[in-house]
Order: sequence, then C-alpha cells, then structure tokens
Amino acid sequence: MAGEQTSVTIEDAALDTAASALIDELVAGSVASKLGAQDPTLWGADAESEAAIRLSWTTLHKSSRPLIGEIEALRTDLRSEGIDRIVLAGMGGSSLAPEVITGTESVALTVLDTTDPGQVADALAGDLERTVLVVSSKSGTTVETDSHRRIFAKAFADAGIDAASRIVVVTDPGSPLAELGESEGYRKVFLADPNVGGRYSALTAFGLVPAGLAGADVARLLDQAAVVADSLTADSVENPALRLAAALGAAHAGGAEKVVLADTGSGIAGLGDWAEQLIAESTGKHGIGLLPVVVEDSAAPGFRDAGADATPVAVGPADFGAKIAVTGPLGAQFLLWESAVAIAGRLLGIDPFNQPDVEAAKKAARSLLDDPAALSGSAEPSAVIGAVEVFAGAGTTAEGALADVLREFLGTAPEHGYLAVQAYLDRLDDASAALLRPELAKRAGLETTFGWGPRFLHSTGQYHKGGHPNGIFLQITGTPEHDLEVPERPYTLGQLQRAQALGDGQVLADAGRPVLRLHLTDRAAGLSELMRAVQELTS
Ligand SMILES: O=P(O)(O)OC[C@H]1O[C@](O)(CO)[C@@H](O)[C@@H]1O
Repeated sequence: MAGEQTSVTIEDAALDTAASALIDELVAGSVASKLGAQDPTLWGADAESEAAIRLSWTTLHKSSRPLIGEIEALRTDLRSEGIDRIVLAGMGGSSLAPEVITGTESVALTVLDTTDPGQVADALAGDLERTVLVVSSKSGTTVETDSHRRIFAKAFADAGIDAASRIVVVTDPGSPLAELGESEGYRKVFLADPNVGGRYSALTAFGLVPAGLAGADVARLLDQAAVVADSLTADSVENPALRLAAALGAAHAGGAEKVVLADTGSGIAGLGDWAEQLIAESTGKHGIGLLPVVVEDSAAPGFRDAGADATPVAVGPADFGAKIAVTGPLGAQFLLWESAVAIAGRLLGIDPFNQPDVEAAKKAARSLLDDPAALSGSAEPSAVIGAVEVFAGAGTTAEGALADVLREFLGTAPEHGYLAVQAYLDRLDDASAALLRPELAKRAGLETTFGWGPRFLHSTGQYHKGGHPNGIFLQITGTPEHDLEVPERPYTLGQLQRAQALGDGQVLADAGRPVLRLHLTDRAAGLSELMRAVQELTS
C-alpha cells in the first residue's frame, strides 16, 4: 500500500520556517512527552478537568488489544448463524472511523448516520435474516441512533426475528444505552473506555467492533498505531505530530485557517471525512479554529488554487500545490492526527476536548419537534422556482431565477469567508448533490465545504457555530418520497430530519450567519435545476 512510511513534510518554505519556530517551542516545553504521560494541564486551567478524563487514547494501541479476541469470537458466532450483514447506527465519532476502516479494506458495512427516511428504508430492505445492528453511542442518548435502534427492533420483530439477538451495543459504562442493553438482553454490550472522547475513539470499541464484525483486520490497525506511538510522544523536532501541529498552528496564525484535505494516493478510503470531525469539533470554538475542507482530489477547486486563507494538505504523497503532506497507514494516521490536533489545540489556546456549540442545534431541533405548526412549515417560501422552494434568510430577497438567488446569496460572503453546503438528503440516492461542491467552489471563489445533514452536525457543525464567523450556509432539504414512523416516538424520521435542518438554520441565523434554504419538492428534478443554475453563474 502507498504511504506505509509515516511522515509529515512541510512543502512550503515560508510555512516551514514559521512552523520550525513553533516546533522548537513545543520541544522545549516537552509537550509531546507530557501528552504521552496524559498530562491534563497542557491546555490551561479551564480545560484541565475535561482533559483529565479525555486522554486515554494515547495508549489504545495497547489497551484495546483484549477487544480483538472478543470481536473475533462474536463474529464467528454470528457467521455460524448465517449473520454476515453488519448495519451500524452511530453518529460522528461513533461511525466515521469504522466507515474509513472498512472502506479502506473494501469490506461491506452499512452505515446509518442519517435521518433520511429513504436511506433508512433502503437499509431496512436489505436481508434482515442475515443482519446484525450495531448501535454505537458513547452518551447512549443520541436521537438519530436511538431512532435507528427503534426502527430496526420493530423491523426484526415484524419479520419474526428475535430483535434482542440481533442488536449489539457499543457505549460507555453506565449510559442509558448500557442499561437498556442489559435490560433488553441485547446480544452483546461492549463497554468502551470512558476516558476517550468520541472523535478520538477510532481505536476503541467504537472503531474496532463494527469494523471487526464486518471483517476488517483490526489487529493490524493497532499494530500500525503501535509502530508510530513512541515517535509521537518524543520531544524531538522529527516528531510527526509536532510537525503537523506546528504547521497547522503556524498556518492559522498567518490567517490560513482553512485546511484543505485531498487524498493523493494514501491507500486510505476517506480519511478526510474522519479527520474533518476531529479537526472541526476539536478546534472550532471561541470564534477561531481550523476549518477542514475535504475536496475530491488535488485537482479539485479549493486545493491548488487555494488562496491566502487556506492550507492545502495532501493525505498521501506530496502533490503539486500541497503545503503539507501526511503519509502513513491508517492505524498510524489515526494516532498521528489525534496527537497533532490535540497539540494544535494548545497552540490555538482552546480546549480540544469539548464541543460547546453542538448542543444549541440539538436544542432547537427538540423544540421544533414539540411545535408541530412550526415544523410543518407554516412559513411560506420566499419564492417557488420549478421544483425548488426558496427560503431566503435575512438580507436576501430571492428575486429572479434560481441563478440570481444564488448569486445574491454568494454575495453575502465576507472576504476570505467560506461557503458550507449542507444537504439534508439521502447520501446514496441523492449522491449527485455532492457534485455541487466543486461547481460552487469554482464559481464562488470561496473555500467550499459539503456535508450531509445531520451527519455534519456532529462534525463541522461545531465549527459553523463556534469557529471563525465568516461562513455562509446553503441548506438543501427535500421532500421524502415515503416517511418512516419512529416506534414509540411522536415524530417520524422525516419530521426529525426537517427539525434538524430548521433548528440548525435558526441557530446559524440567530448568530448572524447568512443562511439560504432551498427545499426540493421533487429531489431529482430539484437537484438538476439547482445544478443548472449553479452552472449559469460565471466563475
Ligand atoms: O457517541 P454519541 O454520544 O452518540 O455522540 C455522537 C457524536 O455526537 C457528538 O457528541 C456531537 O454531537 C460527537 O462529538 C459525537 O461523536
């Protein structure tokens, strides 16, 4: 596999000079060895109590070993019963790592990190006789994951299958889900290390159980992490974590807060999607932070043409345009990025282990679910253009054709701002929505991110509200063809999806961020109309 050697190279001379000074400071302050010793004082007094219960990830390559046998034993049992289809319900840190691990090994795993009724219905339509559902939630209270559990439990029962025997839980000790797992007699409850936060949990049960059950070689991941572990806690200018942290910190200090991630042949499938949560949720707070911008490849808009506000990073060998290149196998890259982001947090002066702004959107969604009138959309669209209903935010008028609406909206971006495209759609059936990112980036001249809602709410969502206040937000929602009941809950999945979009939109608007919502009354037709309108914009 390409990139077996773990390394961080700083390709840009000016950035290298700025980073070198920071690396020297970090070495002089013994920051790496203190991280290795799990010293909670590294991020200042305010962060100390949180850090004290968040640092066990530095030794997971050793402490997670006993899990391997447990996972293998359960996999063998399930296979002997003809159960070989793994569906994972989990948001953010509870699904991103297993998705990358299984994608890298080309092992099948159905990930549910959506409230889209169509996408969940498609997962339900798979062969339930052969299915086990892994319900992963550290807190045990995440509404999306709880909804998936309810929907699948009912579907198993309706199919005459004993649901308890088909549900495996991964959660923290003492969580409501741990208790439920025991009281319902679920197949197995894996209790994860509670001293590791969600986005640092790739090498805990959260990453390893679903991936291992699906057939990935999870022991090899721990081996890969073990190979680099000592180098990441060495007080040395060669330490790759210090180099990456210093480069990101120096870039941020120089006004390049956007981190544009492109795969350049790492052999890893989608590391950027995992790193996105780690970087955005860890650093995007108190009005600063690093904004991850995951692009299709190094030729995509936003990478080689990045402006002074962005740092192009190659995941894999250095490529033309990259200012930083990070190589190494997946297990090593997990530990490297976790260490680097934690240390970058110290350089930025923030607590990398909390996510203070995520709760606001969850609260707004909850209150909308309690207010059916607001949720059913009593608000009239500002305009209806073909299959697209336009809900213009404050400061925009929604006049003219769709291209005019978009042009006016893009004009609200501040200099060196960014555009976030947030698609609350089915990421399989409506996959073409992702093509909007490069098309918009090219024409808007802005670093442009793309996220599937509500998945991104557990990732870049923290940055959108808590990071640099220079984003503009294009929400895309769509009428689902069929809705799905959530058993014993007063809302459907479609209503939950809508509440999440409207709730987050409200929080962003209240914070003074420009928000434009385009609702597709016919998803396929609406997406093509939208793409046509984007292509009418001049670059
Ligand atoms: O594992 P949980 O508790 O379900 O949380 C899922 C995700 O939600 C977040 O708390 C943010 O909403 C993430 O930090 C976390 O990875």
